[in-house]
Amino acid sequence: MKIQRNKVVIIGAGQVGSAVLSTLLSSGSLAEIVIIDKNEKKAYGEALDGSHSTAFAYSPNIKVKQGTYEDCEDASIIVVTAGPSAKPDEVVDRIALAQKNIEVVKEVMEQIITYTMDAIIIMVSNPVDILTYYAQNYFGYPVEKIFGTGTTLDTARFRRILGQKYLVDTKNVHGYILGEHGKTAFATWSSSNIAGVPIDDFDIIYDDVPLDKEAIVEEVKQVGYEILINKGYTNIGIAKSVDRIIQAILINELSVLPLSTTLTGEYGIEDVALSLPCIVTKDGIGRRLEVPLSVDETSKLRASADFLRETFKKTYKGPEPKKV
Ligand SMILES: NC(=O)C1=CN([C@@H]2O[C@H](COP(=O)(O)OP(=O)(O)OC[C@H]3O[C@@H](n4cnc5c(N)ncnc54)[C@H](O)[C@@H]3O)[C@@H](O)[C@H]2O)C=CC1
Ligand SMILES: CC(=O)C(=O)O
Repeated sequence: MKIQRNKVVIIGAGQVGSAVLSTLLSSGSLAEIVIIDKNEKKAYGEALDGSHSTAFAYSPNIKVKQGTYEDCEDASIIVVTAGPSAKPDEVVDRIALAQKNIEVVKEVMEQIITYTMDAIIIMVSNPVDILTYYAQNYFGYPVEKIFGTGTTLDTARFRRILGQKYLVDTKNVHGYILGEHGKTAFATWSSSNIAGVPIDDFDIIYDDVPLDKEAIVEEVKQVGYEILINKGYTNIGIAKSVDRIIQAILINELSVLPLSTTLTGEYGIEDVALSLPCIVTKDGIGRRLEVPLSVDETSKLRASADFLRETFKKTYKGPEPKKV
């Protein structure tokens, strides 16, 4: 069946799936959104609730429904948000979800490949780099068509924190958090800038004390847990991140976003998925950009890669990858 360029299937109708649905409903560029969950009642309720937004101004008349995996057959994009999140009373690293969510992704990917090898799959579930690596390498799916949201959310948080510090629009703050969406993530301080002015020069302009860079990166890493402790889950920021990625795909925007994908020799790293700035095209991930990194940043990227590779090896006990 022919892909419908503007049909999105969301798998997982929990807090994240629900927020992604809500955000996409007001984005204006989709014709159909389908939501699937092993809890069918929940998916049905979310779809029904979401469908009522179409009555209001600025909400396009999108078809919204609870669906089945058969809906993947003509989907252009599939967003995977299935599987548990960390809970506030057991605030643990995302990595602790690996074993359980590898099982979830196995079930989800086996269903998806029954119906399509064409849709672009955006992995959101955590630990997103581990699950992206698994989905990209173990199911024979075209690798460029699967990627994880990676550090898109962390980068948004980083830019926001810096924008707040200097009282400038977040959109004028440029820089990335790269590597793992997790504890080993790092900032690309050496190339970060505000409106083209290197970050360190911005301190001089503001006649300010130099930035406590370590504290800022620590805040970026901890803020997800702070949200979790306070509201029980995180969903708004990630939903906006997914929406941003989907818009970039739909209009072949060639935007550069820090997405998680399996490296094939960039910076001498391979066989592990983590975030690098990637050009997003209508077909998925285009070029991975080997942006200049300082010696310290390169060693942090390698540490992130080693950690993720080891974690996957320790966690995954199934059969070998399916080669395409
Ligand atoms: N990558 C990122 O930056 C972020 C990732 N996340 C991750 O997103 C995932 C979802 O988080 P929440 O929505 O808060 O969790 P949630 O617990 O609210 O929802 C998970 C949903 O997945 C469904 N589900 C479980 N197994 C399934 C299966 N095999 N097939 C279909 N549906 C299944 C459940 O019924 C539930 O409705 C978590 O892994 C969380 O850590 C959350 C925020 C940011
Ligand atoms: C839950 C999660 O991964 C985040 O909000 O960063």
